[in-house]
Amino acid sequence: MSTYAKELEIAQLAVQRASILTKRVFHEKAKGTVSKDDKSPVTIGDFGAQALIISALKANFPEDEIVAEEEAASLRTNEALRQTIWDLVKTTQLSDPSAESALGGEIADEDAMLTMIDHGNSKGGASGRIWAIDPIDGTLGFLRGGQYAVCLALIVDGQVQVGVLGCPNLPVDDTAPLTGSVGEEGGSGVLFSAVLGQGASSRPLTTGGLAEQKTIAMRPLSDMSAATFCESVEAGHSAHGDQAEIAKKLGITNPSVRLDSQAKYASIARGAGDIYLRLPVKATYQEKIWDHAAGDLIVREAGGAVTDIQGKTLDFSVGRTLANNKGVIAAPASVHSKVLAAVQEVWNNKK
Ligand SMILES: Nc1ncnc2c1ncn2[C@@H]1O[C@H](COP(=O)(O)OS(=O)(=O)O)[C@@H](OP(=O)(O)O)[C@H]1O
Ligand SMILES: [Mg+2]
Ligand SMILES: [Mg+2]
Ligand SMILES: [Mg+2]
Repeated sequence: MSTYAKELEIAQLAVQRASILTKRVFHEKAKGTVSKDDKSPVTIGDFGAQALIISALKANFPEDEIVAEEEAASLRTNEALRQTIWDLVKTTQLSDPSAESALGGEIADEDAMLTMIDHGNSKGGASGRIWAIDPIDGTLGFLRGGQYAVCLALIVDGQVQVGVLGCPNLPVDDTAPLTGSVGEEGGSGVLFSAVLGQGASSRPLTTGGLAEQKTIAMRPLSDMSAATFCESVEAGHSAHGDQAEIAKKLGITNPSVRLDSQAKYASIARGAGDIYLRLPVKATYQEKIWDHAAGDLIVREAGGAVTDIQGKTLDFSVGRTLANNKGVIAAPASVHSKVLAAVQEVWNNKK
């Protein structure tokens, strides 16, 4: 058995099951959106997906630590919201019984569900096995009917070893035109994964067991002017103006593709786009590890290089945030230094 085979299998099934829950929320239910302290939204889909993923991890790897985005405090005082989430969680299963049983069976009751959600409160750090979970990345995209991702990564002694991204609104076809919107061609979703040193792969998301996988790779980029770059939809999350300036410097003529979430990492990893730029808007913002861990590994294993705007690799060993990094540049390894040079020119001119 190859290294981390069990972790990869469980992580993919857990993300697949959580993705089903998020789709149900989108199609069947009011989203139950509440505002967090930082004014960002969280929905019943975020809470439910986090509970299901943590329950699968606790059943299989009880000793591991977990860093997850959401916490249950607001659910302890909001009975209606808690019950809606519980109704969803207890009725979301994989249709393949052996896949479902690999995830350890059902959560016992509402209280156990809250406890599961709060198991995601680890401080993170440089030693041991730590899972990073973003139950819905791109919650704004999810609410809009755009792209979002269910994200799970295993970090061991500060290094990302396993990364899985469920992108329920991406087309299965790698060559479909890359857009931020989910049009009629918008597919039934893709599950991406990577293990350090073992390459990256994708498979269609299903409602049961894992579908057949294929290897993915970044697109060879011989001519920078033909590159497509991705960026956040939200102008508050990354600096669109600076990014446009960088693209221009690089001779990129295609307009940027704006899509929410780590679907950006996944899209460039499978050659549907080429470069992902995330330049800071606020100097004080610290990126969260769950927003990057899985995507960073998937891109690197597909032939890419990922650094921050100073050229440092992303450091997942310093807690819940990437406190040692500012911004993100993800590009094919062969052109990364060229992209970094353009970023630094624009960035240094601003000072
Ligand atoms: N100020 C600021 N700067 C940078 N990043 C921020 C900021 N505020 C929030 N966030 C995080 O952005 C996550 C959404 O990812 P994206 O920026 O790729 O999505 S989007 O295109 O803007 O919707 C989003 O993840 P989710 O909360 O999981 O949706 C946030 O963790
Ligand atoms: Mg959020
Ligand atoms: Mg996120
Ligand atoms: Mg999130």
